[in-house]
Amino acid sequence: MATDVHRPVTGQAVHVEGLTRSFDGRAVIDDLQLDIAPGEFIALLGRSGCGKSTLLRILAGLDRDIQGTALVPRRRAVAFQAPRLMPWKKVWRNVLLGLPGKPERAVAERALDEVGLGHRTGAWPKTLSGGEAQRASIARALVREPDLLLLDEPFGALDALTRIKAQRLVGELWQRRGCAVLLVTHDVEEAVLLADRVLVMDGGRIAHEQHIDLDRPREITDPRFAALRAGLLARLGVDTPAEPA
Ligand SMILES: Nc1ncnc2c1ncn2[C@@H]1O[C@H](COP(=O)(O)OP(=O)(O)OP(=O)(O)O)[C@@H](O)[C@H]1O
Repeated sequence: MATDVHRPVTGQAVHVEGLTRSFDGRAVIDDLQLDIAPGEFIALLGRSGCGKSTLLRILAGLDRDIQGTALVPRRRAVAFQAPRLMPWKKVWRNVLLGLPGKPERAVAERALDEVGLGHRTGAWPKTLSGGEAQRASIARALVREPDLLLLDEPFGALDALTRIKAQRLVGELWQRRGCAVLLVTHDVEEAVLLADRVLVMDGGRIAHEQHIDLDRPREITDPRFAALRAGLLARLGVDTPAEPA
């Protein structure tokens, strides 16, 4: 109903009120409330099928068949688990795809430099590794200079080492750019590593929120990190083995 409105008057980057989205008469999102502050990093967890991607698609403006209010900044960008690069366009052209006007190649090159892919600007997508393709997809989001960056499991298909590097990169980009981020993930560790606030979605709403007050960069060996991780896993219904005495 009310997506696509410029920065909400509340001073939030995102203001969602009474949001409902139904499929075939079933409310997947049910009277959901959510505020995200400018520059805040939010991670969104929840069991499979609870509506995380549906919420992200609404905030991205890709789904407008809603009831309630979803106010988001006009400058927003989205990256998905699959990089979604057009195979017939070189990497730099993919990065500029859909931008208004006739942006120069240098604009794409700057964004690709920022994600460590400056040496692959003229490459074809099929010659990129999975991690490189995902970084190209993030560069495509960055050229939009978003106030809100929406990430739907962007690291889900990456191997463990590449995922750690990509997580670090997103953390650095967020700190440099200062945009708000909403990261949908299944990885509780990733959520605690990156987010200011972790939300758990259940029953079509935000059922739990956890502020992460650890200093950055965060260490997974920090006992407070382990405690936060265990608390969130319990919220998700996953038991963690007790620490050995
Ligand atoms: N276009 C659609 N038509 C019908 N049902 C849909 C549609 N999109 C999503 N759904 C349903 O809405 C529910 C929530 O889907 P969604 O993809 O948002 O879940 P999710 O939390 O992101 O799941 P996952 O963690 O497995 O990716 C699911 O039951 C799904 O089948």
